[in-house]
Amino acid sequence: MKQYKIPNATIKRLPLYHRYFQFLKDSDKKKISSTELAEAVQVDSATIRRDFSYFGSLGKRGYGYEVEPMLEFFKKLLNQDKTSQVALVGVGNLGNALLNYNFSQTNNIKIAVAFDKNPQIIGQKINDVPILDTEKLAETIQNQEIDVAILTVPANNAQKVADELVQAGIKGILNFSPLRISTPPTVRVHNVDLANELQTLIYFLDNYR
Ligand SMILES: NC(=O)c1ccc[n+]([C@@H]2O[C@H](COP(=O)([O-])OP(=O)(O)OC[C@H]3O[C@@H](n4cnc5c(N)ncnc54)[C@H](O)[C@@H]3O)[C@@H](O)[C@H]2O)c1
Repeated sequence: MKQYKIPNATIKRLPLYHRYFQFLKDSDKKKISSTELAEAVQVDSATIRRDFSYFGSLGKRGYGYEVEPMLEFFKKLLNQDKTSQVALVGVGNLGNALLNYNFSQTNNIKIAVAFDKNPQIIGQKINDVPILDTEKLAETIQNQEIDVAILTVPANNAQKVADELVQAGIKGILNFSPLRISTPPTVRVHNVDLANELQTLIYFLDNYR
C-alpha cells in the first residue's frame, strides 16, 4: 500500500471511520448502507467512497459495508493492536486535564509518563501516570522507547523543551503551546489551538449560513 499517495484529509478521517465501525460492532450491527454511514459520520458518501478507494475496493456498490471486515481493516490500518506510549511535558491546568482523560476511549494510545519541573508535583501520580523531573526526560524516553510527546508547557519554555524532546529521540510532538516550535524535518509537529478552531467555527457561522 502506497501510504504517501493518500491525501492528509483522508488520513485525518480514518480514526473517525474506525471509531464508527467499532460503535456498530459494539451495537451488534452487521451491515451499514453507504447513506447511513455518510449521515452518521457527517461526511458525504462520494468523499467516503473516494477515501475508501485509496485502500482498494472496500464494500460493494449498492450493497453497503459489512461491519466486521471494515472494523478489522481499520484496526490494522491504524495499528490498533499496538499501544503507542506517549509522554506529556508540563503538568499544569491543561496537562492535568489530558492526564485525567488519558484517551480512555481509544485503546491504543496511552500517556505512559509525564514530566514537570515543579518540585511540588514531581513524584506524584495523576490517573496512575507518574510525574517525573524533566531532568529525567531523555533517559526515560529512550528507555521506554517513546516516540510521541504532548507539549503543554508555557510558550516561553516550549522551544527549550521541544529541543530536549528532539534530542531524546522523539519523532512527533503534539504542541498545545501557542509558540510555533522549530524542529528538524524528521520530527513531525501538530499544533492544537482551540482559539483558532473557535475562530474558524465562528467565521463559518458568520459567512456560510
Ligand atoms: N492549544 C490550546 O488550545 C491551549 C489551551 C489552553 C492552554 N494552552 C497552552 O498550553 C500550555 C499550558 O497551559 P496551562 O494553562 O496548563 O499552563 P500552566 O501554567 O497551568 O502549566 C504549565 C506547566 O508547565 C510546567 N513547566 C514549565 N516549564 C517547564 C519545563 N521547562 N519543563 C517541564 N515542565 C515545565 C510548569 O511547572 C507547569 O506545571 C500553555 O502554553 C498554554 O498557552 C493551549
